[in-house]
This record gives sequence, structure tokens and C-alpha cells, in this order.
Amino acid sequence: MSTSVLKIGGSTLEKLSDTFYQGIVNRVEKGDNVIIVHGGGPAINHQLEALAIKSEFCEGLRKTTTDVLTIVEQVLSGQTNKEIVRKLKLAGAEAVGISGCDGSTLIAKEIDVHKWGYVGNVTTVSTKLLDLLLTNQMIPVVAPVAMNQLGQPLNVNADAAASAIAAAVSAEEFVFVTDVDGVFHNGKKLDQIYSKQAEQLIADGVISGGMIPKVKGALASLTSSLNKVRIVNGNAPYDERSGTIIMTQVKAIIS
Ligand SMILES: Nc1ncnc2c1ncn2[C@@H]1O[C@H](COP(=O)(O)OP(=O)(O)O)[C@@H](O)[C@H]1O
Ligand SMILES: CC(=O)N[C@@H](CCC(=O)OP(=O)(O)O)C(=O)O
Repeated sequence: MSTSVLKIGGSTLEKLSDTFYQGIVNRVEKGDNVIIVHGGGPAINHQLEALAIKSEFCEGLRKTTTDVLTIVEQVLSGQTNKEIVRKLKLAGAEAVGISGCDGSTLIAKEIDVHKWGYVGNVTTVSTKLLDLLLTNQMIPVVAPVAMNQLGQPLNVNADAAASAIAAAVSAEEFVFVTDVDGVFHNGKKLDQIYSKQAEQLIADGVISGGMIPKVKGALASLTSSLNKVRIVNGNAPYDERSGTIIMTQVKAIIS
């Protein structure tokens, strides 16, 4: 039995087909463990705009005031999370939507209150609730809202939350599902990139914006049990050649 973590980006959520969800359910029926971690940046933007609440990004992270935090939690936990749960139910599986606050799944620490406000980096992952759900054939669907040690909710980038979870559950597979076919360089999709190359592409500005936390999250989760992470398009058919694979140099030479 293998454990997979799928991070579904807000960029692609609205466009995912029934076949995508059916694919997840088929895997669960075969006995695989699947954990979904989702984003929802565009839906948060939409709601903030509707309420005329200003929000800006600094180095890819949303500056999160008390007002922004309320909307982030409402949209991610209350809206986006439940939409995914319902899609999975329609596809034939039981799913349970949680946020990182539930069962202390994600404990985080403020990165820099002056710069970002209530934004955190995950410091601890508890896998208890995830295990409980998986052993009962329920798909955990995790919204990236965490808590600090004092119970203060913190907004966490969804790619970083997924990466922390993939490492904590020792996932055999970790996939970022987004709105592009993979990492592009000079107009061409890169089929695979090694860790050093990935760092260079970030430094050169080839990998920018929302692709940065994905590639950094992929690099952070690479271990001996997880030697490759894939970035794929949620709206394209999935096969062995799909997307961009991020892998460590050493593993690439051995395999
Ligand atoms: N080198 C690159 N290759 C592909 N996409 C890139 C690259 N650099 C930046 N991007 C951007 O990253 C985006 C994906 O990140 P993001 O919009 O945050 O998606 P998600 O909501 O799925 O997390 C792409 O749509 C693209 O605009
Ligand atoms: C701190 C921070 O920036 N949090 C993100 C959380 C959602 C997210 O990451 O959504 P995507 O995966 O769709 O980008 C935000 O507020 O937008």
C-alpha cells in the first residue's frame, strides 16, 4: 500500500474534471492512501475584493491581517475544502475536510509578524488524525490553515503545507496539481530537473511567482523514500511523461 500526497492548487480547482476525481477514487479503491492538500488563492482574492479588504503579497506570501485571516479561513476551510469533499463523494468516496488546526495536524510559527502578519511556517505535523481517517478508508482533505502553540490560526502557503505533510507521512508519491504542464524554460517544458538545477532556475528568475513555493516544497520533501516529486497540469491527461519531475542529483545517477 502506498501513500500519496496531492496538492491541488487554487489555479486549477474550478477546472478539474470529474475524471480527475474519479482517478483519485479508483486509487483509493485499489487500497492506496491518498491525502489531498488544497490551496485557494484566487477564491480568497475574489472574496477579499467583494468585501473591499485590501491584500498584498510579499515574496509569494499573502500579508495576513486579522481581517484577511478571517476571510482566508472562511474561504479555505468553509468553502473550497467542502467543494472538494463533495466532488469526491460524487465520484464515490468518503472524504473528510479538515484544516491544519484539527487534531493539531499542522502546528506553525509566525515567520515574521511585521512583514506578513498571521502567516506561518509549519513546525510540527501530527499524523494522528490523518492516520485515523486513512485507516477508515476516508480521504483527508486538508486546508492550509495552521495553529501556533497558543491556538492562534496562521495562514500557511498550501505548497509548503503539502510538503510538510508529505514528509511527515513518508509519502511514496507527492504531486503538485496546477494550471501549467510543468516547469518551463525558454518556452519548453522541462521533463525533469535536479535539485541544484532547480535552485539555479529560481536564482535566475526562470522559476518565479507561484512556481517558487512548489519547487522549494518539492526540494524540501525529497528523502530516501521519496526521490521524486512531480508538478502536473490538472487539466491534462496524466501518464508517466506528464509534468516535470524534480529529483535529487544523487538519486538521478543511481536510478
Ligand atoms: N518557470 C515556470 N514554469 C511554469 N510556470 C511558472 C514558471 N514560473 C512561474 N510560473 C507560474 O506559476 C504558476 C503556478 O503557480 P500558482 O498560480 O501559484 O498555482 P497554484 O494555485 O496551482 O498553486 C503558473 O501558472 C505560472 O504562471
Ligand atoms: C501565506 C499564503 O500566501 N497563503 C495562501 C494560502 C492559499 C494558497 O496557498 O493557495 P494556492 O495554492 O492556490 O496558491 C494564500 O493566502 O493565498
